[in-house]
Amino acid sequence: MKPIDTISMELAQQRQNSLTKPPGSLGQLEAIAIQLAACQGTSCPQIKQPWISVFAADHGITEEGVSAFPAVVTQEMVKNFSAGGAAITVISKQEKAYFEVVDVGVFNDVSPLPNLVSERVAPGSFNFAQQPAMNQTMLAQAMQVGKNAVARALSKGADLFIAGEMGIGNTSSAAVIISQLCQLPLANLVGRGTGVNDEQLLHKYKVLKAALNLHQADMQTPEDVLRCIGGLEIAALTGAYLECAREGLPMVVDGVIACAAALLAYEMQPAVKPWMLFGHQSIEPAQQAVFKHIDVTPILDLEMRLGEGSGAAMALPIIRLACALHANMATFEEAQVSDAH
Ligand SMILES: O=C(O)c1ccc[n+]([C@@H]2O[C@H](COP(=O)([O-])O)[C@@H](O)[C@H]2O)c1
Ligand SMILES: Cc1cc2nc[nH]c2cc1C
Repeated sequence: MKPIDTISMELAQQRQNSLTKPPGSLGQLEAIAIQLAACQGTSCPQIKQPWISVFAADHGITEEGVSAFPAVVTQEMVKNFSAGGAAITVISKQEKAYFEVVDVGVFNDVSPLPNLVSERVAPGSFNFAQQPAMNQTMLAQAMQVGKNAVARALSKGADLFIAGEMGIGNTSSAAVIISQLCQLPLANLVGRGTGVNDEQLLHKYKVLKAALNLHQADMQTPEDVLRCIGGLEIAALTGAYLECAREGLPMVVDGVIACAAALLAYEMQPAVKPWMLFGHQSIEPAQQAVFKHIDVTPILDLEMRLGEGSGAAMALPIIRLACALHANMATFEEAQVSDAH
């Protein structure tokens, strides 16, 4: 992992303290500017070109009836991303971010389509209620798909990376991964995902609890957890996050599924943390366990639960404003404002 620049970080902290405001009064906006200064190796960071890759894959666990929506929605939404009709594509146009959707393994191949990168590892992951979600080869290939996206982002000059995901059933994987890695009871972490009712939620919990028990003995390392519980897009996100930190590209993490991948990357390489911003707090309960475990604060809380990278992308204007304030506010000296006693 690339080390952050602690000198730029210190200079940015000093600059924040010299600006015409009581120190700390811009709250988390100050922390965002200081963190990006440390990542970019400059006392005045800037986001000129954000990049968004949405990783899509299907999940064998959908056979168990754990989602409110049918699995076919994953591939239908891939077409919608390609056509520009999804929430994340609207945000990315508005924010002038590069956008691509990456097929890591939806059930049916929908390529070729505009803005679609086809890097299919398998037609979906296996049903982890019955067997490991992936074998070693699938795991390695799916993580490489994420790394490839970071390479494309860097080749286009991107300075901020957002990974989104699309996969009906993936809140099931996220809840189990987070339960296992945080060593917290699954019962408090299973959420409604796309919107299951009370009865379906209880069924989802029972299926996932049995699956957790099935794989428990085989999950010794974070790699084991990822292979056993999946899915392909979560592996791609994990690979992308590790690669961002290796290359020194700051990233904004999205909702509960992205946070499961961020947690996996953190457990594999804790030095990824200073490269990560957390865009928003989702409704899904498991995400807060990740924030607590890694000890981070999300930027926004808009009660979103969409995924696609949408909550991370919504934080872009705030991140850009944090940089603009940092760069353009006057200092006490410049504005001849009296400093604290
Ligand atoms: O990002 C989140 O926190 C989030 C919360 C709930 C649902 N989602 C999205 O909804 C899908 C998974 O929901 P489910 O119910 O099918 O497991 C998947 O495509 C995610 O992008 C995403
Ligand atoms: C329509 C729809 C859009 C989504 N985007 C991310 N997850 C989703 C799930 C559904 C059901």
